Amino acid sequence: MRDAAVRVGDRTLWSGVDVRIERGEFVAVLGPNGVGKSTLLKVLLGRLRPEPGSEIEVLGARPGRAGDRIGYLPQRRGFDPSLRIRGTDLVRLGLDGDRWGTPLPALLPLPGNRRRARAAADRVAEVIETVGASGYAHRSIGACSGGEQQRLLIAQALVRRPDLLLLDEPLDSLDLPNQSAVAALVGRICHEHDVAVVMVAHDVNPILHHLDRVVYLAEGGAVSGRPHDVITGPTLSRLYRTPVEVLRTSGGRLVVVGGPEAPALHADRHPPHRARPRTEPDVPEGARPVRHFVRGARRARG
Ligand SMILES: Nc1ncnc2c1ncn2[C@@H]1O[C@H](COP(=O)(O)OP(=O)(O)OP(=O)(O)O)[C@@H](O)[C@H]1O
Repeated sequence: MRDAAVRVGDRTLWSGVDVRIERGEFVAVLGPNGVGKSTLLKVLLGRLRPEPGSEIEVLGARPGRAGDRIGYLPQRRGFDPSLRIRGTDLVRLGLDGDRWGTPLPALLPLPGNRRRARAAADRVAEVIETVGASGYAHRSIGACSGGEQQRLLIAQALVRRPDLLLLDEPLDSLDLPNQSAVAALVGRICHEHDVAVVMVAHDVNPILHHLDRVVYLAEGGAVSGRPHDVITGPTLSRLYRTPVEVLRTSGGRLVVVGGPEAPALHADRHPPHRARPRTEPDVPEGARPVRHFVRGARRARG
């Protein structure tokens, strides 16, 4: 993306986004609620047109042209516990879920059909193994835990061997051990399988050690680079035009203190604001995830 900008309605969400993501790189998109992180993924998918003058190329073509070469995990609300679809079926939908029904010729016991069906089943089993979900993929998805569901959804996004994986808050609503485990899984997929990953996140800490680059979005602007160059008080203060302090705990976690309000009331997908966890920095390390923009330095001092 070069000098990319996007508007929704009469509001410029972000502009001046410059970022180049190489094969096998893990990039996080960060920023306060409603700043346009999910929108950035939609622009990469070609579902939303950027502002004129934005230069955006995805896997060597205009956004929207890469098809199966992109795996996308949208932000989600969870599955109904009574949903009677198995984990394996959910992953299989990633292969052929866009083709409704079973074409008649595929039902005929022809050697080509049997070969294709076996290859599909093998690929589904392989990707389930990759995400470490073999132990529970036969269960109904509604009966799986949040972390198990997330692994199966990542498997679904991976099943067509994409070159680029777009993940919208895959760690949200997971407990800390599951956040770390899913973050490590995504890091491994990215670096070992050479897949570029763009992950929208609220808390950089679970993914910090796996990241190559971050993109911080602000109303009207953006900054990108290596995490330790970007997540600094001076850089974020400049971006948000308000004093921002970055504290580092003895365990290496980052706490961003201060920062802007969410650009606008943004209740299209999220529950009311107080339902979203906001952790105070004085909570013991490991007790709850630390979110960006903990408001007020006084709270940081406990
Ligand atoms: N189709 C649309 N029409 C009008 N406004 C929209 C549309 N889609 C998104 N928006 C608005 O654009 C803003 C950015 O939304 P987006 O979902 O990208 O934010 P986000 O940074 O991912 O937020 P969060 O962290 O809360 O998930 C929000 O204010 C949202 O309400």
